[in-house]
Amino acid sequence: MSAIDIRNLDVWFGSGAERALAVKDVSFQVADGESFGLVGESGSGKSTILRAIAGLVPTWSGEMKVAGEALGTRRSKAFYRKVQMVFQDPYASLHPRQTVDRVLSEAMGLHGVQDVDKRIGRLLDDVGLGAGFRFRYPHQLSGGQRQRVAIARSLACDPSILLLDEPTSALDVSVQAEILNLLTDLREEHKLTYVMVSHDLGVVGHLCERIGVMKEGRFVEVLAVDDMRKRKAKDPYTRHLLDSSINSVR
Ligand SMILES: Nc1ncnc2c1ncn2[C@@H]1O[C@H](COP(=O)(O)OP(=O)(O)OP(=O)(O)O)[C@@H](O)[C@H]1O
Repeated sequence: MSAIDIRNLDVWFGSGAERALAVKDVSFQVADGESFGLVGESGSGKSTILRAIAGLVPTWSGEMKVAGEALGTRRSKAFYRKVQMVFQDPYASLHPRQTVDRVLSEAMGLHGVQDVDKRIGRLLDDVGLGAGFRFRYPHQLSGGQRQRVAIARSLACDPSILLLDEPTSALDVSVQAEILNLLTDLREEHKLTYVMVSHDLGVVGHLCERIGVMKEGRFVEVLAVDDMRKRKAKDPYTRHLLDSSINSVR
Protein backbone atom coordinates (compact mmCIF):
# COMPACT_ATOMS: atom_id res chain seq x y z
CA MET A 1 0.00 0.00 0.00
CA SER A 2 1.30 3.46 -0.89
CA ALA A 3 1.65 6.13 1.80
CA ILE A 4 0.14 8.56 -0.69
CA ASP A 5 -1.90 7.71 -3.76
CA ILE A 6 -3.12 10.56 -5.98
CA ARG A 7 -5.19 9.84 -9.08
CA ASN A 8 -6.47 12.26 -11.69
CA LEU A 9 -6.27 15.23 -9.37
CA ASP A 10 -7.72 18.52 -10.62
CA VAL A 11 -7.59 21.58 -8.35
CA TRP A 12 -9.20 24.89 -9.25
CA PHE A 13 -9.65 28.38 -7.85
CA GLY A 14 -12.62 30.66 -8.44
CA SER A 15 -15.89 29.73 -10.11
CA GLY A 16 -17.85 30.33 -13.30
CA ALA A 17 -15.97 32.36 -15.87
CA GLU A 18 -13.29 33.11 -13.23
CA ARG A 19 -12.53 29.46 -12.61
CA ALA A 20 -8.83 28.66 -13.12
CA LEU A 21 -7.51 25.12 -13.11
CA ALA A 22 -4.21 25.15 -11.20
CA VAL A 23 -3.61 21.36 -11.18
CA LYS A 24 -4.66 19.21 -14.13
CA ASP A 25 -5.10 15.46 -14.11
CA VAL A 26 -2.13 14.73 -11.84
CA SER A 27 -1.48 11.16 -10.66
CA PHE A 28 1.38 9.83 -8.55
CA GLN A 29 2.06 7.38 -5.75
CA VAL A 30 4.56 7.71 -2.93
CA ALA A 31 5.74 4.52 -1.21
CA ASP A 32 6.12 4.22 2.56
CA GLY A 33 9.41 5.81 3.56
CA GLU A 34 9.99 7.31 0.13
CA SER A 35 10.78 10.96 -0.54
CA PHE A 36 9.05 12.39 -3.60
CA GLY A 37 9.84 15.83 -5.02
CA LEU A 38 7.62 18.21 -6.96
CA VAL A 39 9.57 20.56 -9.21
CA GLY A 40 8.75 23.03 -11.97
CA GLU A 41 8.62 26.71 -12.65
CA SER A 42 6.83 29.23 -10.46
CA GLY A 43 3.04 28.93 -10.72
CA SER A 44 3.12 25.38 -12.13
CA GLY A 45 0.94 24.04 -9.29
CA LYS A 46 3.44 22.39 -6.93
CA SER A 47 2.28 24.01 -3.68
CA THR A 48 -1.35 23.62 -4.69
CA ILE A 49 -0.91 19.83 -4.74
CA LEU A 50 0.54 19.86 -1.22
CA ARG A 51 -2.18 22.19 -0.01
CA ALA A 52 -4.90 19.99 -1.52
CA ILE A 53 -3.49 16.91 0.24
CA ALA A 54 -3.32 18.89 3.52
CA GLY A 55 -6.97 19.92 3.19
CA LEU A 56 -6.17 23.61 2.67
CA VAL A 57 -7.86 23.82 -0.76
CA PRO A 58 -11.39 22.40 -0.85
CA THR A 59 -12.00 22.74 -4.59
CA TRP A 60 -10.63 19.58 -6.15
CA SER A 61 -11.74 16.41 -7.90
CA GLY A 62 -10.11 13.04 -8.46
CA GLU A 63 -8.94 10.60 -5.83
CA MET A 64 -6.52 11.13 -2.95
CA LYS A 65 -5.63 8.39 -0.49
CA VAL A 66 -3.33 8.56 2.51
CA ALA A 67 -2.28 5.22 4.03
CA GLY A 68 -5.10 3.60 2.06
CA GLU A 69 -7.81 5.96 3.33
CA ALA A 70 -9.70 8.04 0.78
CA LEU A 71 -9.72 11.77 1.56
CA GLY A 72 -12.90 13.83 1.33
CA THR A 73 -13.27 17.59 1.54
CA ARG A 74 -12.59 17.68 5.29
CA ARG A 75 -9.60 16.32 7.14
CA SER A 76 -10.05 14.49 10.45
CA LYS A 77 -7.90 14.97 13.53
CA ALA A 78 -6.54 11.48 12.87
CA PHE A 79 -5.38 12.70 9.45
CA TYR A 80 -3.30 15.48 11.04
CA ARG A 81 -1.73 12.97 13.40
CA LYS A 82 -0.45 11.17 10.35
CA VAL A 83 0.25 14.07 8.00
CA GLN A 84 1.93 17.36 8.86
CA MET A 85 3.09 20.25 6.72
CA VAL A 86 6.24 22.38 6.99
CA PHE A 87 6.03 25.78 5.33
CA GLN A 88 8.60 27.83 3.51
CA ASP A 89 8.87 30.82 5.79
CA PRO A 90 9.86 30.13 9.38
CA TYR A 91 9.50 33.86 10.15
CA ALA A 92 5.79 33.80 9.34
CA SER A 93 4.96 30.36 10.73
CA LEU A 94 5.85 30.92 14.42
CA HIS A 95 3.80 33.15 16.72
CA PRO A 96 6.08 35.98 17.93
CA ARG A 97 4.82 35.79 21.53
CA GLN A 98 5.06 32.06 22.00
CA THR A 99 8.14 30.40 23.39
CA VAL A 100 9.44 27.25 21.73
CA ASP A 101 8.05 25.34 24.73
CA ARG A 102 4.57 26.73 24.14
CA VAL A 103 4.68 26.06 20.39
CA LEU A 104 5.58 22.43 20.99
CA SER A 105 3.31 21.80 23.98
CA GLU A 106 0.30 23.26 22.15
CA ALA A 107 0.96 21.03 19.15
CA MET A 108 1.15 18.02 21.47
CA GLY A 109 -1.92 19.11 23.45
CA LEU A 110 -3.99 19.27 20.24
CA HIS A 111 -3.31 15.61 19.65
CA GLY A 112 -3.47 14.38 23.23
CA VAL A 113 0.20 13.40 23.31
CA GLN A 114 1.32 12.10 26.73
CA ASP A 115 4.59 12.76 28.51
CA VAL A 116 4.88 16.25 27.04
CA ASP A 117 7.87 17.33 29.12
CA LYS A 118 10.06 14.45 28.12
CA ARG A 119 8.97 14.57 24.50
CA ILE A 120 9.78 18.28 24.14
CA GLY A 121 13.29 17.59 25.39
CA ARG A 122 13.69 14.71 22.96
CA LEU A 123 12.29 16.67 20.01
CA LEU A 124 14.62 19.60 20.66
CA ASP A 125 17.54 17.17 20.66
CA ASP A 126 16.24 15.50 17.50
CA VAL A 127 16.22 18.80 15.60
CA GLY A 128 19.68 19.74 16.88
CA LEU A 129 18.62 22.59 19.17
CA GLY A 130 18.81 21.09 22.65
CA ALA A 131 17.16 22.06 25.94
CA GLY A 132 18.77 25.53 26.01
CA PHE A 133 16.30 26.69 23.34
CA ARG A 134 13.17 25.58 25.13
CA PHE A 135 12.11 28.92 26.60
CA ARG A 136 13.30 31.20 23.82
CA TYR A 137 11.05 33.38 21.69
CA PRO A 138 11.20 33.43 17.87
CA HIS A 139 12.98 36.82 17.81
CA GLN A 140 15.82 35.22 19.75
CA LEU A 141 16.33 32.63 17.00
CA SER A 142 18.01 32.68 13.59
CA GLY A 143 16.11 31.64 10.46
CA GLY A 144 17.64 28.17 10.54
CA GLN A 145 16.81 27.75 14.24
CA ARG A 146 13.22 28.83 13.58
CA GLN A 147 12.89 26.29 10.82
CA ARG A 148 14.21 23.65 13.25
CA VAL A 149 11.43 24.64 15.67
CA ALA A 150 8.84 24.45 12.86
CA ILE A 151 10.13 20.99 11.99
CA ALA A 152 10.01 19.95 15.67
CA ARG A 153 6.41 21.19 15.82
CA SER A 154 5.51 19.13 12.76
CA LEU A 155 6.92 16.06 14.52
CA ALA A 156 5.18 16.74 17.84
CA CYS A 157 2.37 14.24 17.23
CA ASP A 158 4.65 11.62 15.69
CA PRO A 159 3.31 11.77 12.11
CA SER A 160 4.38 9.37 9.37
CA ILE A 161 4.17 11.82 6.44
CA LEU A 162 5.62 15.33 6.09
CA LEU A 163 4.53 17.69 3.32
CA LEU A 164 7.47 20.06 2.86
CA ASP A 165 6.78 23.27 0.96
CA GLU A 166 10.16 24.75 -0.05
CA PRO A 167 11.49 24.15 3.48
CA THR A 168 14.90 25.73 2.82
CA SER A 169 14.27 28.44 0.25
CA ALA A 170 13.75 31.30 2.75
CA LEU A 171 17.07 30.50 4.46
CA ASP A 172 20.62 31.68 3.88
CA VAL A 173 22.50 29.42 1.53
CA SER A 174 24.90 28.48 4.33
CA VAL A 175 22.00 27.15 6.45
CA GLN A 176 20.11 25.38 3.68
CA ALA A 177 22.44 22.37 3.64
CA GLU A 178 22.16 22.00 7.44
CA ILE A 179 18.38 21.84 7.24
CA LEU A 180 18.49 19.38 4.34
CA ASN A 181 20.86 17.15 6.30
CA LEU A 182 18.55 17.38 9.30
CA LEU A 183 15.57 16.34 7.16
CA THR A 184 17.57 13.43 5.78
CA ASP A 185 18.43 12.22 9.30
CA LEU A 186 14.91 12.71 10.65
CA ARG A 187 13.41 10.74 7.79
CA GLU A 188 15.55 7.78 8.74
CA GLU A 189 15.12 8.11 12.51
CA HIS A 190 11.37 8.72 12.45
CA LYS A 191 10.60 6.46 9.44
CA LEU A 192 9.00 9.34 7.59
CA THR A 193 7.59 9.68 4.08
CA TYR A 194 8.19 13.05 2.41
CA VAL A 195 6.54 14.96 -0.39
CA MET A 196 8.64 18.03 -1.00
CA VAL A 197 8.12 21.04 -3.23
CA SER A 198 11.18 22.85 -4.48
CA HIS A 199 12.17 24.92 -7.47
CA ASP A 200 15.76 23.86 -6.84
CA LEU A 201 16.78 20.59 -8.47
CA GLY A 202 19.86 20.44 -6.26
CA VAL A 203 17.62 20.36 -3.19
CA VAL A 204 15.34 17.60 -4.48
CA GLY A 205 18.40 15.69 -5.68
CA HIS A 206 19.70 15.77 -2.12
CA LEU A 207 16.53 14.55 -0.43
CA CYS A 208 14.32 12.68 -2.92
CA GLU A 209 14.34 9.38 -4.76
CA ARG A 210 11.87 10.44 -7.46
CA ILE A 211 10.53 13.70 -8.79
CA GLY A 212 7.38 14.80 -10.57
CA VAL A 213 8.17 17.57 -13.04
CA MET A 214 5.33 20.07 -13.42
CA LYS A 215 4.48 22.54 -16.12
CA GLU A 216 1.29 24.62 -16.24
CA GLY A 217 -0.53 22.39 -13.75
CA ARG A 218 0.38 19.06 -15.35
CA PHE A 219 3.01 16.42 -14.75
CA VAL A 220 5.25 16.27 -17.79
CA GLU A 221 7.37 13.46 -16.37
CA VAL A 222 8.05 11.38 -13.26
CA LEU A 223 11.72 10.64 -13.04
CA ALA A 224 14.11 8.81 -10.69
CA VAL A 225 16.66 11.17 -9.16
CA ASP A 226 19.41 8.80 -10.32
CA ASP A 227 18.19 9.30 -13.88
CA MET A 228 18.00 13.05 -13.29
CA ARG A 229 21.69 13.01 -12.32
CA LYS A 230 22.53 11.02 -15.43
CA ARG A 231 20.52 13.52 -17.49
CA LYS A 232 18.24 10.70 -18.62
CA ALA A 233 15.08 12.81 -18.87
CA LYS A 234 12.68 11.99 -21.69
CA ASP A 235 10.66 15.17 -21.77
CA PRO A 236 12.16 18.27 -23.43
CA TYR A 237 10.89 20.52 -20.62
CA THR A 238 12.65 18.37 -17.99
CA ARG A 239 15.83 18.52 -20.07
CA HIS A 240 15.49 22.28 -20.23
CA LEU A 241 15.09 22.47 -16.41
CA LEU A 242 18.14 20.26 -15.97
CA ASP A 243 20.21 22.30 -18.39
CA SER A 244 19.32 25.53 -16.64
CA SER A 245 20.36 24.20 -13.23
CA ILE A 246 23.42 22.34 -14.38
CA ASN A 247 25.54 23.45 -11.43
CA SER A 248 23.17 22.44 -8.69
CA VAL A 249 22.47 18.86 -9.86
CA ARG A 250 25.29 16.57 -8.94
N1 LIG B 1 -5.50 30.96 -3.34
C1 LIG B 1 -5.40 31.07 -4.67
N2 LIG B 1 -6.35 31.74 -5.38
C2 LIG B 1 -6.26 31.84 -6.73
N3 LIG B 1 -5.27 31.30 -7.46
C3 LIG B 1 -4.29 30.65 -6.81
C4 LIG B 1 -4.32 30.50 -5.38
N4 LIG B 1 -3.21 29.78 -5.01
C5 LIG B 1 -2.55 29.50 -6.16
N5 LIG B 1 -3.20 30.02 -7.23
C6 LIG B 1 -2.78 29.90 -8.64
O1 LIG B 1 -2.58 28.54 -8.93
C7 LIG B 1 -1.44 28.36 -9.78
C8 LIG B 1 -0.46 27.41 -9.13
O2 LIG B 1 0.11 28.05 -7.99
P1 LIG B 1 1.12 27.30 -7.01
O3 LIG B 1 1.40 28.22 -5.87
O4 LIG B 1 0.64 25.93 -6.72
O5 LIG B 1 2.41 27.17 -7.93
P2 LIG B 1 3.87 26.74 -7.52
O6 LIG B 1 4.34 25.83 -8.61
O7 LIG B 1 3.90 26.21 -6.13
O8 LIG B 1 4.64 28.12 -7.63
P3 LIG B 1 5.76 28.77 -6.67
O9 LIG B 1 7.00 27.98 -6.93
O10 LIG B 1 5.85 30.17 -7.17
O11 LIG B 1 5.25 28.66 -5.27
C9 LIG B 1 -0.89 29.75 -10.03
O12 LIG B 1 -1.39 30.21 -11.26
C10 LIG B 1 -1.41 30.55 -8.89
O13 LIG B 1 -1.58 31.90 -9.27
